[in-house]
Amino acid sequence: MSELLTAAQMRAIEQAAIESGDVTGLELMERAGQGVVEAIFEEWPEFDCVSQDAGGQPPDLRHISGQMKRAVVLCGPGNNGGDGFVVARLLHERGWQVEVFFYGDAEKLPPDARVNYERWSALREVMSWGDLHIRDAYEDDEECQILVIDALFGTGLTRMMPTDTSEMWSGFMPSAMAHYSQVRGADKFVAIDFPSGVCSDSGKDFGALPTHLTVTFHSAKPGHYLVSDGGNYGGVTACNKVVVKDIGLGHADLGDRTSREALVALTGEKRIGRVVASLVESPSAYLEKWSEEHKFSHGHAVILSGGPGKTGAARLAARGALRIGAGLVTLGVPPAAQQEVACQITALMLQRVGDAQAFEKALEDQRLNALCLGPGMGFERARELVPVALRSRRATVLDADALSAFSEDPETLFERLHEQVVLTPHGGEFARLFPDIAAQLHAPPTKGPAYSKVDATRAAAARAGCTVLFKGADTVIASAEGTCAVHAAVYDRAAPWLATAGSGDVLAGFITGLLARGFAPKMAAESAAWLHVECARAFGPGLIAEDLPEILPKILHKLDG
Ligand SMILES: NC(=O)C1=CN([C@@H]2O[C@H](COP(=O)(O)OP(=O)(O)OC[C@H]3O[C@@H](n4cnc5c(N)ncnc54)[C@H](O)[C@@H]3O)[C@@H](O)[C@H]2O)[C@@H](O)CC1
Ligand SMILES: Nc1ncnc2c1ncn2[C@@H]1O[C@H](COP(=O)(O)OP(=O)(O)O)[C@@H](O)[C@H]1O
Ligand SMILES: [K+]
Repeated sequence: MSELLTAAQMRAIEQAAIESGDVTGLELMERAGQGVVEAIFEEWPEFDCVSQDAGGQPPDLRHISGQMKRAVVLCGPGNNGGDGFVVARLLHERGWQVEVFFYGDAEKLPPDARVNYERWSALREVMSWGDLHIRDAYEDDEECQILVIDALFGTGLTRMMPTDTSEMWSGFMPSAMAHYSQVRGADKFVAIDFPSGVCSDSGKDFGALPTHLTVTFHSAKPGHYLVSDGGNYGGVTACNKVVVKDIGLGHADLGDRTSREALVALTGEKRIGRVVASLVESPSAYLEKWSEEHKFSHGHAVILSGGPGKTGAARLAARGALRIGAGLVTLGVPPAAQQEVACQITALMLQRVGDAQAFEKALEDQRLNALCLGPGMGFERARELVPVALRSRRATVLDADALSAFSEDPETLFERLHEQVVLTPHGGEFARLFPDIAAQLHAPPTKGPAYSKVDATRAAAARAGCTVLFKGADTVIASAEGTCAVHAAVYDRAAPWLATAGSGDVLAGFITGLLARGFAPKMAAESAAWLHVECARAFGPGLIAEDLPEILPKILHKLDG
């Protein structure tokens, strides 16, 4: 799993590496700059005059030949600006015509950034921010594409981007920004570490300058994978594409340790700060391990349905649980809906579960090892049956109505929850169960690092005492102990057509099926989220929820190798 490091953690790792004597800050900055230049040429090989196209022919240099290779580097007052000075120098050494505009006070630059400022000053002039309009000189040359490097602010952004109300920027910023957006269509924008104005820990929009390509170092940060819900741009929308470049900081040997332990070992307890989150990747390793260990016990899942006319959601979940490999799946239906469900199912089993008593009786069968309550269930039935499910201490998914039924008094739910439970709220359900946490999450940010969806999901999981999967294009999964993972259906894994009625029911079924197969709750939630998106991507646009379970075998076969 790749770790998503907060700004504080990244600084801690950098400091630890420098203190160990393995590397200097200046070397790290140089590697960061090299990484950016490499990423630019990988993204746009035509910018690299020494590269050849596949047929051995020189690339088309109409727009970028000779003296027309031009870059504008916008450098800020911290080490992000320092990286920018390195990029400027490296491009200059490759024959590019480079202009550097500096926002800040050279006397106050951090030491390594200052060295690179001086190095650039020895080559070319450092222009002040107010001179940014100098770019107008190129305006008559429409053939010219300019590469704009945003090195204003990176992980050190602590407040809203200066606006025209700010005394300091009032003279420069409006014209600079207007200009910036005018040329955007033609030019290529590259952000160093983050598009300036994106909060690295939360992805929140602090007045972001969106970009074409974002190049970050060592490890991605949560803000690269979270979707900001306020402002114009933030997180994923501003970054557009994220490339991670190794700068030789080494990777923590995770071994059997949690990533938190590994980070503590690397940097010391005090420096860790906020949570370590990881990025959910393919669950093939878990699935393989599982098939070795659980060959003979595939489990028996029970999905509770709603009444007549309300059974579709539970049937979708049940189909998902079955396809993901639960040995047996039973739909627990109220007697009045029995006929309706019986007409619709084949591989699934059916059991009458009319009330709490009937449910208790059914649960006397110890082979029933995973439960799912919520999809289409109705509030009244949820309020009656959820306590029974929780008393049984079975691995249980609570979704949809099983969450909203408790919005009046969430405490009555929380006091019954235990560590074998997974809650799967979407944004609305989350806000009903955790109104104060949701309010903190959605409050317009004033200073960085801002409260993030990672923070909110962890706080919810800690309060609930169980695993919480908070849905969205950026799904965050946290356990009660505080471990956390982000599963983002973004960039090359985008699947917007997954936002279709009933797809959440299938996800609940996938998680339940994996719980029946013996997966631990957080692992079940992570693997199910990954497979869910993979199914949507394999099907493509036009997807309806019914398609998700049906295409799953294809994905599982692929994982099998
Ligand atoms: N931590 C690491 O391991 C590495 C960091 N590097 C670079 O260093 C960057 C972080 O450097 P810094 O910590 O110096 O932070 P930044 O360079 O991102 O910004 C900090 C500076 O900006 C000012 N500032 C913050 N928000 C502002 C706002 N809204 N308006 C005006 N001024 C504002 C701060 O007062 C401070 O002077 C990274 O993003 C990355 O580009 C790289 O050199 C490679 C290694
Ligand atoms: N833009 C998006 N990209 C990818 N997945 C998304 C997006 N929006 C929502 N989803 C996913 O779609 C599912 C919708 O679930 P939910 O909101 O419960 O809907 P329903 O109740 O109709 O099933 C969730 O798994 C969520 O993570
Ligand atoms: K930047």
